[in-house]
Amino acid sequence: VESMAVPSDYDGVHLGSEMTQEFIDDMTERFKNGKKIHMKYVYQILIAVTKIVYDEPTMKEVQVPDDTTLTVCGDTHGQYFDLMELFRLNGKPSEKHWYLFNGDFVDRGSWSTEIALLLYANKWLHPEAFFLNRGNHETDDMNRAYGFEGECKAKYNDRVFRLFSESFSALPLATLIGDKYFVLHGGLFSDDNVTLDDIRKLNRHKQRQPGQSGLMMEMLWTDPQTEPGRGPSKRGVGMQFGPDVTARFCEKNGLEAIIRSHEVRMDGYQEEHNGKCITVFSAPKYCDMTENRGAYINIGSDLKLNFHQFDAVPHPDIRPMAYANNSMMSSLV
Ligand SMILES: O=C(O)c1nn[nH]c1-c1ccccc1
Ligand SMILES: [Mn+2]
Ligand SMILES: [Mn+2]
Ligand SMILES: [Mn+2]
Repeated sequence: VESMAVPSDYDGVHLGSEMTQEFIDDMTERFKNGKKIHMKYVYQILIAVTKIVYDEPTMKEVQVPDDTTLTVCGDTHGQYFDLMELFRLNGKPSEKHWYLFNGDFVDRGSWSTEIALLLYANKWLHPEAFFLNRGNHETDDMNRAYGFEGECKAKYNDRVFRLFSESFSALPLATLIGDKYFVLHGGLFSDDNVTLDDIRKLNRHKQRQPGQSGLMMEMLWTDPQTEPGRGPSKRGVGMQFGPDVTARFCEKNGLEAIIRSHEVRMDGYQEEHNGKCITVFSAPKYCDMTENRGAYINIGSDLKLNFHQFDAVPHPDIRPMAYANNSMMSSLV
C-alpha cells in the first residue's frame, strides 16, 4: 500500500499515516457528491481499523463521562443520506459526542461502502469515542446476497471486499454501557446460563463467520417475541426469546436492559419486554419501501435513555441493491 502513489491531480484531501478530521470532512462531502476516495486511502483505513478492532475485547465496556453524550444507532444498511440526516440533527462524532453503531452498517442500501468507510474513518480518528458492534450483515454470506460484495467490486475492487470481510470478522460482538446496558445487534440466547463473563471470554477470532449455531450466531441473529419462553426463528437462523428470558438475563447480569437492533420498527425504536429489551433501528423508509421512521438513543453520564426519531431524506436516484450480485438473484428465481 505504501508504494501506491496518489496522482498529483487527485482533488481530495491527502491522508498521511494518521486519520484527521479534515480528511473525514472532505471524504464526507466527496461521498455526498458521488465521488470516491483513492484506493490507497481505502486500504490504509481498512488495515488501520482492522488492527484497532481486532485488539478490542469481544464485549467493549464503556463508561460515559460527565461532559459526554453517547449516541446508540441501529441498522443503517447503506442509507448514507439518511445517516447524514442523523448527524445533521444530532451532531457529528467528536471527542465529546461518542457514537456506537450496533451492526448492519451495510447491505440493502446502495451507499454501503460510503457508510462503512465513514464509520471506519471515525473509528480510526477516535478509537475510544466511537464504537462498532458486528451485525449479521457484517458476514460473507449476507454481503454476497444483499449487495455489499457487489458494491465493493463495482466501486473499488475484490481486494477491498476481502479486506472489509476480514475487518468484519474482527469486530466486537457487544458493548456494555455503564455496566447497565448490554448492546448487541441480534439478541439473547437459547441457554439461560449465559453470563457477561461468557461473552468476555468468547474468542471471536476462532470463527470468522457466525455459522448456524453458538453464542456468536445468536448474538447476531436472535429476535424478541411477546410470548414467554423461547420459540423458533422466523428467519430460519437462531431463535426467539420471550420477556421472561430477558428478565432472567438482566437479573443474572445486573443489567437495566438490553439494547438491540436487527429488526425494523415503525417508530424507529420500541421498548419491549417491560422495557428490558429495546430495539433501535436507524434506516428510515427502509429499502425506500417500508414507511418506518428511524431512531437513535442519546445517553449521558446519568445513563438515562433519550429516544429521538428522524425521517428519510431525498437521495440520488440509485435503487437499493443496485450493485447486488445478480447471478445470485437469477439463481433464486
Ligand atoms: O436485510 C435485512 O433486512 C436484515 N437485517 N438483518 N437481518 C436481515 C435479513 C436476514 C435474513 C434474510 C433477509 C434479511
Ligand atoms: Mn438489518
Ligand atoms: Mn440484522
Ligand atoms: Mn431512501
